[in-house]
Amino acid sequence: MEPKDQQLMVALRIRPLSEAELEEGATIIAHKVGDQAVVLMDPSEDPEDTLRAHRSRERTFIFDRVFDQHSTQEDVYSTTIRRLVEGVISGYNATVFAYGPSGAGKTHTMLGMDAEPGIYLQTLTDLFQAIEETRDHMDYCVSMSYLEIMQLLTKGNRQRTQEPTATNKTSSRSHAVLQVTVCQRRRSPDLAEEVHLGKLFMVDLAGSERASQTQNRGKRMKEGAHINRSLLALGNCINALSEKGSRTQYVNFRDSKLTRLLKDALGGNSHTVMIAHISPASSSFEESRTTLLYAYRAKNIKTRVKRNLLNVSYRIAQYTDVISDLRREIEHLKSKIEKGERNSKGMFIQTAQDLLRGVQILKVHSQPGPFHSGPLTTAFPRGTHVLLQGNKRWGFLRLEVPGPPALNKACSLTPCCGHSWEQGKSDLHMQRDQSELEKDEELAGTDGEDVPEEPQEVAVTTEEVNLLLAEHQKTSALKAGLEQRLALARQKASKMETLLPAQVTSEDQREVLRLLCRAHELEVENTELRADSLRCKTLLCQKDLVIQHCHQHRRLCEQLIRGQWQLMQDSGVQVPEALERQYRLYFRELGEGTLDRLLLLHSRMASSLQVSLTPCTPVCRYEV
Ligand SMILES: Nc1ncnc2c1ncn2[C@@H]1O[C@H](COP(=O)(O)OP(=O)(O)OP(=O)(O)O)[C@@H](O)[C@H]1O
Repeated sequence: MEPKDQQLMVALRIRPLSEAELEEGATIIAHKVGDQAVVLMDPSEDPEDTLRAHRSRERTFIFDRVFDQHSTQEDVYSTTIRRLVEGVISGYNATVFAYGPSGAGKTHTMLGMDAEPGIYLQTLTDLFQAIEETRDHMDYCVSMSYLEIMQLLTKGNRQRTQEPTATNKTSSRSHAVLQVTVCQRRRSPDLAEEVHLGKLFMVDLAGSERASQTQNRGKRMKEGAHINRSLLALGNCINALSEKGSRTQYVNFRDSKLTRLLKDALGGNSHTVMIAHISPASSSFEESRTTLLYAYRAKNIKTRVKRNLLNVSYRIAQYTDVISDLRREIEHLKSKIEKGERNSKGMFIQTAQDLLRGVQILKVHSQPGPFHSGPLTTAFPRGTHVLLQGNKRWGFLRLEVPGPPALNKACSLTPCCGHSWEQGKSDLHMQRDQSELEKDEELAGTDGEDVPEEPQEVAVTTEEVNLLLAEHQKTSALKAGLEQRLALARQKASKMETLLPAQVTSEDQREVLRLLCRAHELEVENTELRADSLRCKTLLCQKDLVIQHCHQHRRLCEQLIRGQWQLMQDSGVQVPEALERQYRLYFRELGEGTLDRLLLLHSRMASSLQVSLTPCTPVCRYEV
């Protein structure tokens, strides 16, 4: 949107004659003529003195609007500021400043009184009303600040500094600035929506005064000098700006805090209204004349008004916020999942998988074969529950070894994990042939199977399995939620991809976007690397568990083989030569400990690999 040249609006307000002025016999020398003109008469002129008539200092000034003692606060507000309020909420800057000598009525116009509120209150009332009226389809954010400028820019005081001077009992010893910022956003899910940022400055300048007239001494006099200095700087700026061709001319806004603050209002992007104030009294002729001259010059000042539109850059800032929020959430969820995996999922899945694998291995190894053809019951009593010690959570395997009549039958290993203890027991009963059971009982001389009490470990493991199942469910729900969010984010991203090229117009914006994209690409790469490393770590853990399991199984087989060998030796069984050779070879290898060494080597390598695979936090973060 192209900026438009705007003429500064200059209004003049003439206050009523004060009691003090009446008392000292002052006469009215400022007369309003029509809506726009004022005639200032020179009180030192003698109307009878025709010789000096050509040197008359009486002068007529034309302004955009002139108010006199009959004008109300409402008149002043409605003809100067009201029209700017709409602009402020839709993204235009506006400034109103009250200018004039001390006691001319600036604070009365800006602040007013309870019964007659001034511009501050009337503007804010209209502003909030306008906001209220468009609230259905717009979102607003309004902020306000109030500050005082003395010789230094100081913090806004609750109570503006006021001290009596000879010209005004409640003279303002500082410039007071009320700044209102309105951020307007159309309420719509459209990505291309616009955000408007309008600023309104309302400035009540301190009065200009002459030291001789005010009889100020000490601190008051110093204040007066500072005030006058900043007003002088303001006057210089007004002069420079009002000169023809001033656009190319240097305007020194840096001379005072006041001019720095009013820079936009005078030479930049703002609808500006200056309300000059004078007293109508003959005793204030000089101040009134100077004020009118400055105000008249200010009429030539032009500003270039442009709507403050924040679209792409604002959007980018918003997306950056959203991205950082999402990042934080992803980190949080990741750590939750990691914790969950450690506590539940990983354990549960590994427990289940390893158990199943373990059971398969054990089943394969416990098939009928030459090693089972002996009286095994002496070595392994029936119903032995083998707890796989490598990891308690692997659960129990029940060694179901038939009694002596079934010597040439297979011994079987039955997994009990995943069932309740009772369920495991009944499964066992069902698996066994009824007649065999009877024979077993007969031969063992017992009344029935000696059902063991549920061991502590079984109860704990069952409890843990239940917990793991619950955790697994939770993790699945979390995963589903994340997947949903990912799908939504993908949709948003593709929308953005189509909209951004049209919105990004400048090279700077393109560069910011390029950097943002690069940062995210790197982040994705980083996440992938971390995921890979986690996968490898999990694989290593699984391998370790399998090895541990095999280790357990090897120990079991070792015991079996030793038991069988011992049995054969004790009972004088003739061992075939080939088998005896195998036995010897086996015992020799056992003695040399080759397998143990290999296992040790593997576990060392695995643990050093795990250290190097441990995912660390990203080395660098890319903030744009
Ligand atoms: N339009 C007006 N109608 C009635 N009284 C007014 C009007 N303007 C000013 N006055 C009165 O004149 C006195 C001085 O006004 P005010 O304090 O507003 O002047 P000022 O320009 O702000 O002075 P300073 O620069 O010293 O602060 C106050 O008592 C105020 O009530």
